[in-house]
Amino acid sequence: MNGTMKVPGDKSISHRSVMFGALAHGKTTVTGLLTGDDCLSTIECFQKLGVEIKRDGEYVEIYGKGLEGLKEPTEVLNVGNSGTTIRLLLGILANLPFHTTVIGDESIAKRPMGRVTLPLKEMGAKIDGREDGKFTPISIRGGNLRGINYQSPVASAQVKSAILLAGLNASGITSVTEPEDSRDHTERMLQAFGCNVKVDGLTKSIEGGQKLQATAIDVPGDISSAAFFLVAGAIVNNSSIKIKNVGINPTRTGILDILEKMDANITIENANHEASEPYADIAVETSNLQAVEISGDIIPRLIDEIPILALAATQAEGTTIIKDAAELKVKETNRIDTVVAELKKMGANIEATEDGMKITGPTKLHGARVSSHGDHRIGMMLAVASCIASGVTEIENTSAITISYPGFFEQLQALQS
Ligand SMILES: O=C(O)C1=C[C@@H](OP(=O)(O)O)[C@@H](O)[C@H](O)C1
Ligand SMILES: C=C(OP(=O)(O)O)C(=O)O
Repeated sequence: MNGTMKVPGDKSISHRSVMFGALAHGKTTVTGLLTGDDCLSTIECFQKLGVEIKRDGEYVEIYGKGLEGLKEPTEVLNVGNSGTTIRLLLGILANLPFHTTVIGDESIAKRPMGRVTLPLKEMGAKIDGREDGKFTPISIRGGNLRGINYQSPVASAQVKSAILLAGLNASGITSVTEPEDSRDHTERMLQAFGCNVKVDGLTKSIEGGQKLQATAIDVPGDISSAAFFLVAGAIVNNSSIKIKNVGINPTRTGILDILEKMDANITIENANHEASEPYADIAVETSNLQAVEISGDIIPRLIDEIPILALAATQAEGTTIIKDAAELKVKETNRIDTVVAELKKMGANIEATEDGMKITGPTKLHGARVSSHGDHRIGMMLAVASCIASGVTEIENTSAITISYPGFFEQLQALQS
């Protein structure tokens, strides 16, 4: 695989640019927005809340009228497949004194929402839903919140962000403490919109009553999307790939640290650390990978990259252990089960453990009929696996890939021609 490429905009930053633009006063512009289905769901939800949003491809204009500019929707809001949309949206709606019902797809219906609805109820939001508001459909009537100091049982940027966003209009100070640091895009972008977020180790706090001012956001490439090509470049013979303009926020670069530990030939060039969200070009060449242990506080820094790292581990010398990653069970699918089941079909030596997996390599993979299970990251991991497998691989339900990566197959093919 050879060539120079760009990956689509960062999903986490794209969601937040639309949401914060909707909460701000004035016209926010966004360049490089990810046009994946999840971010389109975010745009649609905020349009249904009365915000004027104009999109031309990856360029978006959002005409915000402040938090108070959001209107009670006449329809149910549908977040589709997007966990980030529903959890951050609930944090925002917790401030608004009107009724909203939020639903999503079959996968969202299985994902835990109690992790945000419980603290939001504690702040004073009225929330009901299936199993007492722990699962969708969820209805919420917000307003008159009071700040809390919340000790989150999980390292989750979605939980942290939902509470900080609810804190925007709560009385006093709202703080969240996590067991490990999660991605900090909310903290960074709230600063870019003129709000003050205090960072004190694992505790982040915000004072209520702050207003967001519209700004211009330039979204860097998504390192979680680049990850598929970084691993492809490392495991496919005679490869040399350069990916331009990839976000390298330190709360997201666990994949680079692990690939370096695995002896991957990776180089980082033209880094710009001055931007609110730092970015760089990343180059990779075919590598002789070594097994590693992936555990502890690096997990939140690479949680979405574990499926593709599991594939890398099948080609590494020795036994790779992934642990402390139980959060994988509550993503779009149970990603421990789906990764293990599908890679086994292709001949991998891989076992599920209670909070991760154990993979011994290197193994020659063979083509098989496999499935994404409707999970974009599983679909893309299997497509990369097919590039090193002997024979034909058939992947069911690849349409899920447009959740985070429209144009994925075209780019994969372009590197092979
Ligand atoms: O805040 C975000 O943008 C995200 C946070 C992570 O989820 P958790 O907060 O559940 O860890 C990540 O897995 C997801 O893809 C995006
Ligand atoms: C877990 C993911 O996203 P979300 O939680 O937003 O559905 C992901 O993109 O891998």
